Amino acid sequence: MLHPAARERGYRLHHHASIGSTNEEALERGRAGDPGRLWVLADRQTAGRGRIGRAWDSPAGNHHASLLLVDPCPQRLAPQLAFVAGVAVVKALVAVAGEGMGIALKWPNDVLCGGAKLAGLLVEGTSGGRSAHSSGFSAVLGFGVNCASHPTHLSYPTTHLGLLAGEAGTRDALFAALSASAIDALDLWDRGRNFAGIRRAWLDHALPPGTPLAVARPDATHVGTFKTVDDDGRLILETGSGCLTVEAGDVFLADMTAAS
Ligand SMILES: O=C(O)CCCC[C@@H]1SC[C@@H]2NC(=O)N[C@@H]21
Repeated sequence: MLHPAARERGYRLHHHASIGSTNEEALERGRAGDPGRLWVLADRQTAGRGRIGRAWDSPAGNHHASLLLVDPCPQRLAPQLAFVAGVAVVKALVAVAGEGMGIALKWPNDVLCGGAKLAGLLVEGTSGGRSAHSSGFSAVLGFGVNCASHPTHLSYPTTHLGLLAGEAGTRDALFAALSASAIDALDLWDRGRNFAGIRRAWLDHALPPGTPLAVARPDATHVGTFKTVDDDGRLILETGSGCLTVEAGDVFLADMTAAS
């Protein structure tokens, strides 16, 4: 199910019927000295995790996969991998669903379609895997995509790929496209030497500037409109009282009722 381009580049696939979390399994493999370029794919996850300790619904038919990269860049550049993952998944989604469907990235780690969440990304790292292949730093790019169904119990809108792409919108089609687009995104990024290029590609597929957003921070919720992402990957929110630079936070469409 790996795209032939991925096999040619030495990527491998471990496919599980059921697993706790593909991110956890990939991190474990990294710590155990796996050389990387390893995809862990699961039909379902029993402990799928999202950002900020949230659970990620992981039923059969949806896409749950993680890519282990050993020594992908200097460790201080690792946060840029969220943008690499975003570009990879949005390109795969567009390849499957077609252009003009309104699939768009929302900072930091979501893919929306028509304001509803279609996919979520979780990038994690470990520095415990010193081996012949690595200085010890590994990163895991986790991709959760609603393909066959979407959860309906969440406090924000959700959707799934099948509603956009019909029968073509399967987990297998998405994974094959993603295993190729991830290589393209990593090549473009060039181990962090070309964050400018990946930032441009990310912005090309982002929500349009002017989209109303709300940012939940410990002090307050800030409402404004999306302006851009700066050269360091921070969100720039235009508010009534000037631009707000956001390094981390829960961001949601301002007319949504809760964060995603
Ligand atoms: O939106 C989010 O909060 C991120 C969700 C990330 C879910 C994916 S599914 C594959 C990988 N394994 C996990 O346990 N999580 C990520």
